[in-house]
Amino acid sequence: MFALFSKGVKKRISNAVRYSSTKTFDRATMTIRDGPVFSGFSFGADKNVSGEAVFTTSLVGYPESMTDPSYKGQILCFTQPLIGNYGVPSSSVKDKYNLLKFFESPHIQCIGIVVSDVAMQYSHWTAVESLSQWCKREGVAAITGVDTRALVTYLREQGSSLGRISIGETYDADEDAAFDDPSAINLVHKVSTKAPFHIEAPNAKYHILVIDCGVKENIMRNLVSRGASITVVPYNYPVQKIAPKFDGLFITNGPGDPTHCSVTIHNLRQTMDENKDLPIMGICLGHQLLALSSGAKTIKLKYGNRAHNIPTLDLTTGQCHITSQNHGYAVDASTLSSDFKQYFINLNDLSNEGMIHKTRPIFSTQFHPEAKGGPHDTTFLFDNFFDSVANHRSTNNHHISAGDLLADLLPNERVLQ
Ligand SMILES: NC(=O)CC[C@H](N)C(=O)O
Repeated sequence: MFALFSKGVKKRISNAVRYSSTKTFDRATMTIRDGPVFSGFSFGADKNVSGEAVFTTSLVGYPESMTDPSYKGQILCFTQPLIGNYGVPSSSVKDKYNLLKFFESPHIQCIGIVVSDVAMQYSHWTAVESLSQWCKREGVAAITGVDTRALVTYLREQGSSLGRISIGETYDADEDAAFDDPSAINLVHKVSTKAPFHIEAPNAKYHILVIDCGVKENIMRNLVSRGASITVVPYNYPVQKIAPKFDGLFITNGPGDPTHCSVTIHNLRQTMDENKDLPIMGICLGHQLLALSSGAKTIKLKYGNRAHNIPTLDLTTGQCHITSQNHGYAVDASTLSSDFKQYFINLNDLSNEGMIHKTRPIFSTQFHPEAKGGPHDTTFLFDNFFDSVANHRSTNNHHISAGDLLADLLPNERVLQ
């Protein structure tokens, strides 16, 4: 083990202390297993945490990133040097669809954050508290004063690593053994809804079944705002039994290694086998699960893609789109089933970014067309999905209206009034 003390730490921390009139910071360390120890100061919960250390190069959107359930179990390092200057909005504000207006889920999902310089003074019309207050209230560890350039250089060179944030004066080497590996467990089980729920769209024309592996609010908003009521079911719900009653099937983003979701993969395989005309769209983990259920394989990337500005090539049009991403795994394009072709590729590392069925209305993307945060270049993909949904609706005789749903499917109804 060796310690890295950034020359800039003292100066940055004294700035932060000046902003904060009443508080001083406790010392803290960010340790990479079998790697460096970064020294800094705690501005979050007084709690030691460990998990996979990942980084995002996004410039804005820390509330959205931190509430994205795909970050469950991870320590998130921001490369943007100043974080927190626009504060944190309220988690109770809802939009007209009764979805959270500012967050992607009600709570912080990552277990810790690492920043170069935290802003204790914030200003924004939506802000109700500081980043520090939010982390403390939610029990999330946070460390500032870290040389995030050195940390990210290490993660890029060594690849994905386990990390630990320890609060206190000194780093205890005995804690070396205590590194939790989130990829060892089924994280989707932790974030997926426990019971089905329903959101009724105003003047709904369609009814979409959503498999929730850790759904972001803006995915649901993109479906409901296009005139679809949605019934959202747990990741292990036997969707093959009810899929024919819907106009389309959607599989969401989610945390961890996709191969842990063997039950979802099995259910999807059966659903695809039995419903040849059903439109299906998947995003991120949803893409990986769809690929696995059709016979492809996934791989773990060296350090993943987490950013809001990743260039992605649409192989069907030759157009480049700037995309929002957050993933550590990818579909191995060489293993795609012969029924599918690559849809998009990543122009930075050439990894697979999507697949499309050659004859059926099925496609999925590794990137996030719903963004939040990120650019809206690829929201047209939701429109494409809805073109297939409209087409299927006009020929599907089994369609069930939202009002006719069996009561026992919906113990947790979350209906828009
Ligand atoms: N955002 C996501 O859905 C992430 C998918 C998966 N957990 C990965 O890291 O690759």
